[in-house]
Amino acid sequence: LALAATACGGDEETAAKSGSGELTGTVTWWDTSTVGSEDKVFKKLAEDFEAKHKGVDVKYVNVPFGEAQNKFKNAAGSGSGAPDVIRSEVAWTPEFADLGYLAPLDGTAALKDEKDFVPQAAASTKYDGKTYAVPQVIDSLGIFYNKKLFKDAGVEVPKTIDELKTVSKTIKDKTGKTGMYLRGDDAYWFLSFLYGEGGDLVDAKGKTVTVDSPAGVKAMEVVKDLVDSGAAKTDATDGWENMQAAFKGGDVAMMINGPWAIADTYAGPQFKDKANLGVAPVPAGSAGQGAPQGGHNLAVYAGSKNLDASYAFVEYMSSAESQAKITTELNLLPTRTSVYSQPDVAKNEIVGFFKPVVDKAIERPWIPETGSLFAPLVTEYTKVLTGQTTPEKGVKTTGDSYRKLLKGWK
Ligand SMILES: C[C@H]1O[C@H](O[C@H]2[C@H](O)[C@@H](O)[C@@H](O[C@H]3[C@H](O)[C@@H](O)[C@@H](O[C@H]4[C@H](O)[C@@H](O)[C@@H](O)O[C@@H]4CO)O[C@@H]3CO)O[C@@H]2CO)[C@H](O)[C@H](O)[C@@H]1N[C@H]1C[C@@H](CO)[C@H](O)[C@@H](O)[C@@H]1O
Repeated sequence: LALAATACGGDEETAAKSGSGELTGTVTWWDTSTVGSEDKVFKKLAEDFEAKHKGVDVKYVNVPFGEAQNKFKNAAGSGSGAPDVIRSEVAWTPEFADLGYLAPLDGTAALKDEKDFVPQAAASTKYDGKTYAVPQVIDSLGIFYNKKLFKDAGVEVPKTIDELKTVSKTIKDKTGKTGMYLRGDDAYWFLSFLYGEGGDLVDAKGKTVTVDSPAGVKAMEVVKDLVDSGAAKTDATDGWENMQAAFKGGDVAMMINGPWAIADTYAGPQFKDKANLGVAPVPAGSAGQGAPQGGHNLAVYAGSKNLDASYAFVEYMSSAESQAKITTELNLLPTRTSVYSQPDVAKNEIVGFFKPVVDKAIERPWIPETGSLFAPLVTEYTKVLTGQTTPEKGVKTTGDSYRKLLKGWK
């Protein structure tokens, strides 16, 4: 039958399911994972799917995280060139869904054991009462620290901003190294400081922009002071590369980062002995302690010509079996509750650290505009850190941009 389906000349894209129920055709998948560390594991999983479904050919395409959102919107919007499946960052998902670019998955083979998904992870896949993706990984931020440098300096991991400054000063005096690398070209790194001062970007319930509240000003003063005081170093561009190089090379004793950075960090000279890497909660500010929730979902393009194979693909890639492999090989966090009790996962030290962090991570409103809040913020964040604007002006300008974006919000 499978032969018949293809032999009758049905173009591969349309011969999604032959009579015997065998899946066939091509599934193009845009993966945004980090090349050189994460991508090979995800690619291998896609190949395992092909081995289970001989009639399906998965076309793996790695699209850089910084380009994929617009690339997908352009392709889906123009109706040509969009992939069948996209790795959709948590904030992209409500936006793509709102634009009509994603296939609703309710009642399809894509959704299996839905109750097994961690609630915070599942939340970003729901929009307007429908499910538009399956959660693949969930993450947050923590302090990564170099245990040897800390030992040489005789210091403990800082729990507060004040301790961060004291510890960094001691590290500098004792080892000559800068305490922390603080990423200055990605506003996601500003969020834990904003939460630490009791602030947030917006109050979605009250439809109020809050980034330019006194807490927002204070948080910008805190990050500016970390750099001006020499406790942290930063760059206006190439933050990922510079942060990883500085930490992996032992030029800084700490950085703030997430589970997606573990694989690349372990490849660094300072962490050949993985035991030299410590991970701890981000430091508390004057009003509390909090880290943001991030992560990625797998979504099916509404215009896919091979929906059946695409549904089966996203189900497989987010299955408990696949998630356990991703955790074991990359230390990424599962989005299925059942996977956390699997023996290998239960003893994974990185998961042991990040799971409690994720459980209390601050959720962002999963509205279409959520992803658009970072571009205006990062411009001002970088300018504050590099002394080109003041904390007050930085958050004010950001707030004004938000009020233009969020029609009718205060
Ligand atoms: C500016 C962007 O703001 C937001 O993004 C937030 C995001 O919402 C936050 O959650 C957070 O994401 C975490 C993420 O959760 C965390 O997992 C990790 O991801 C790892 C992967 O783990 C790793 O596998 C690998 O992939 O690499 C990933 C990245 O390392 O780290 C991420 C943080 O980096 O922070 C993002 C902000 O960066 C918007 O959503 C847009 O992305 C927007 N970019 C567009 C803006 C357009 C102009 O308007 C411009 O024209 C366009 O070209 C740009 O695309």
